[in-house]
Amino acid sequence: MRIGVITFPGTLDDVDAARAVRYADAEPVSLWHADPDLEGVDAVVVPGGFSYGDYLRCGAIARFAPVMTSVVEAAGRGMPVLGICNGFQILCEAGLLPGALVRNEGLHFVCRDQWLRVENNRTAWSTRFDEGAEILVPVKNIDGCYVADQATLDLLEGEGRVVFRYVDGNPNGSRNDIAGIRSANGRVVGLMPHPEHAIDALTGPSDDGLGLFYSVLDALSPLATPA
Ligand SMILES: NC(=O)CC[C@H](N)C(=O)O
Repeated sequence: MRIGVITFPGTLDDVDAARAVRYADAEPVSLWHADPDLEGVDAVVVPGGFSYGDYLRCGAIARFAPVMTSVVEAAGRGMPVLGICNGFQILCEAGLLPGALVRNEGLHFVCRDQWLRVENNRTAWSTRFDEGAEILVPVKNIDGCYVADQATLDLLEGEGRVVFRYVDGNPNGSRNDIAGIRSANGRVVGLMPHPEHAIDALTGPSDDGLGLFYSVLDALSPLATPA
C-alpha cells in the first residue's frame, strides 16, 4: 500500500508520519502542497506542524493549497484521509470534518503524554483497536480546543463519530473531551494528539499510535468490508 504524506511550508511531523507508515509495512509517498498530483496513493496523511506559519488561523491557508483540492476530491470518492493535529485543523477548515479547533482553554501551548479512549473502531483508521481501549499518545499544540455548535456535537455523539476522547484530564477544554472525530462514512479521521510519535515502546511513550497505521491497511485490503 502507498500512503501519501503531505508537506506544507511549516509542516513539522511529515518525517515521523512517514516513519510510522513504514513501521506499519506500507510505503510512504511524499506529497508537496503546491502539487495537486496525489501520485496514485491509496490513502493520505495530513501531518502536524505550523502550515504557512499558522497565519490567519491554523489550517486556514493550507486548506487552499492545490494538493488539498485533490485530497477533498479523493475523500469524496472514499479515499482514507488522516489529519493529525495541524492536519486535523486543516481538514476542519477544508470542510472534510465538522467543527473547529480554537485556542486552548488555558491559553498555553500544551505538550504532554495523554491518555485517550478509543470510542469508535468503525473507521478506516481505528479498526485495530477495541472500543473502550485506552491508549497513550503525546499532545503538543496551542490551538487544540475542539468546538462545534450543539447540533453538531449531538450529531457526532449520536452517530458514534467521536473516535478518540481525552481521559485523565482534558488538556485544552475541548467540548465533550473530544480528541478526534470521523466523517459520516468513517474514511476521514482527524485528531489532535500525535499517534505518529507513539510507534516505538523503546522511545515511548508507547507504540499505541501504530494501531492507526495498521488499521488503514485493513481498510484498503480487497477483503475489507466498508467501515
Ligand atoms: N503540533 C501541531 O501540529 C501544532 C498545531 C498548531 N500549529 C497548534 O499549535 O495548535
